[in-house]
Amino acid sequence: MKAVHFGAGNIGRGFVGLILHNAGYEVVFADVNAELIDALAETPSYQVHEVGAASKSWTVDNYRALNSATHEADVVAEIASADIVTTAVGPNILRFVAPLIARAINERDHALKPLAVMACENAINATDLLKQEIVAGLDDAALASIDSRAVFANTAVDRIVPGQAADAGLDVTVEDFFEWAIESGPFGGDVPDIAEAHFVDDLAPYIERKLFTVNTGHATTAYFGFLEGAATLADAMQSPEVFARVAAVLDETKTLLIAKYDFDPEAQEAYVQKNLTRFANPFLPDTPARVGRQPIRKLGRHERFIGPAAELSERGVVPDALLGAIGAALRFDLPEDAQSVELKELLATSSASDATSRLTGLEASHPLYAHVVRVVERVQKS
Ligand SMILES: NC(=O)C1=CN([C@@H]2O[C@H](COP(=O)(O)OP(=O)(O)OC[C@H]3O[C@@H](n4cnc5c(N)ncnc54)[C@H](O)[C@@H]3O)[C@@H](O)[C@H]2O)C=CC1
Ligand SMILES: O=P(O)(O)OC[C@H]1O[C@](O)(CO)[C@@H](O)[C@@H]1O
Repeated sequence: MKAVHFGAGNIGRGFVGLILHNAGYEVVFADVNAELIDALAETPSYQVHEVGAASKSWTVDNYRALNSATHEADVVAEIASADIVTTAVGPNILRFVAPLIARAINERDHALKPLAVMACENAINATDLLKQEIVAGLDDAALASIDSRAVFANTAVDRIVPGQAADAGLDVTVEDFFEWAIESGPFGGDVPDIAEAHFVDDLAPYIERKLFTVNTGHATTAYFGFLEGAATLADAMQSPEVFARVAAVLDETKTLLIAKYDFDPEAQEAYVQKNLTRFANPFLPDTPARVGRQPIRKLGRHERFIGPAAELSERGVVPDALLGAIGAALRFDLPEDAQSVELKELLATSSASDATSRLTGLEASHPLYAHVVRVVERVQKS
């Protein structure tokens, strides 16, 4: 069995690559980072160190590595004969990897089982997004027979993998928790053989529970931690003020998730508590800069803050804690983060209502809109 995985970074090596390796796949990593790909190509194995209450190390081998910027044709040929193609490159990068997958589907031998295409990004229905871009690159024959050539399944990936120490080489330190939920419907009963993945009929509750708990809570910790000058997420969680902010935000998203998906309140509360512990993991050297990266993306309409806040306000609830976190996100001022710089410029040069519309995509008539405008105004005056 063979899987091609785009993005040999933190989640690529420390999660998707590991799980596919453990499931018996030969993994072909494809990445545009020449130094990383050369190192992988020259090194027969790397280690994944799980840290937390239960620490353990894994050896990943049986992989190859290709530079997808300089060896496009080779990557296309690998995908054309693979069982699975996955990505962990960031939602904004999917459009750059899609043309290679499209070319591979065009070339794919009809006798092969359909290629399983799964984007593993922090975004709702990222595979649908990837599929749209792939379809644009298909020839007429592939378009006409797409169902026999490829299966597109959305997934929810959950594992905290921080930036790695400069001397770590290819080894990756990760938290000891993980969950990979994949929608089963598109496979029509013939799901890929990935023992540690969890195939579900309806992914929406899983992905929203994950995004609006793990990612909302983690980003809230990052933005308030950043304002307090915390060096790590674990340090931020030691601050009673930051902890209270994060707990309040997760209380709001818990209310929404229970109302929307009829989750058992006790189970959801246990999930919240589990995540508060994960954010405070003292063994993970994770930083507000990494977890808060790309604040404009994170303030998007269906993302971790505006997504749940909009739905709560549509249900008549004013999401005060989420609005507080949105205010903290707007204050994320990090010169090395291009979106942070862009955000600062936008706030300095636009009216509060223009900035709200451009950042959040909310209509002025939406019940959340005026609340966000007030938050933006406060940040602009501060
Ligand atoms: N790190 C984490 O804890 C988690 C990350 N994710 C998601 O996984 C995705 C990747 O995140 P990380 O691994 O943390 O980032 P990362 O920056 O460590 O890895 C991304 C990799 O993609 C590569 N890349 C960029 N453009 C590319 C292209 N055009 N073709 C091929 N490769 C390309 C980069 O060179 C890099 O090696 C993101 O969508 C993130 O939201 C999801 C859950 C947890
Ligand atoms: O990867 P994003 O979407 O920038 O979000 C930041 C972080 O969120 C987490 O998935 C969980 O909080 C991280 O580990 C991840 O990289």
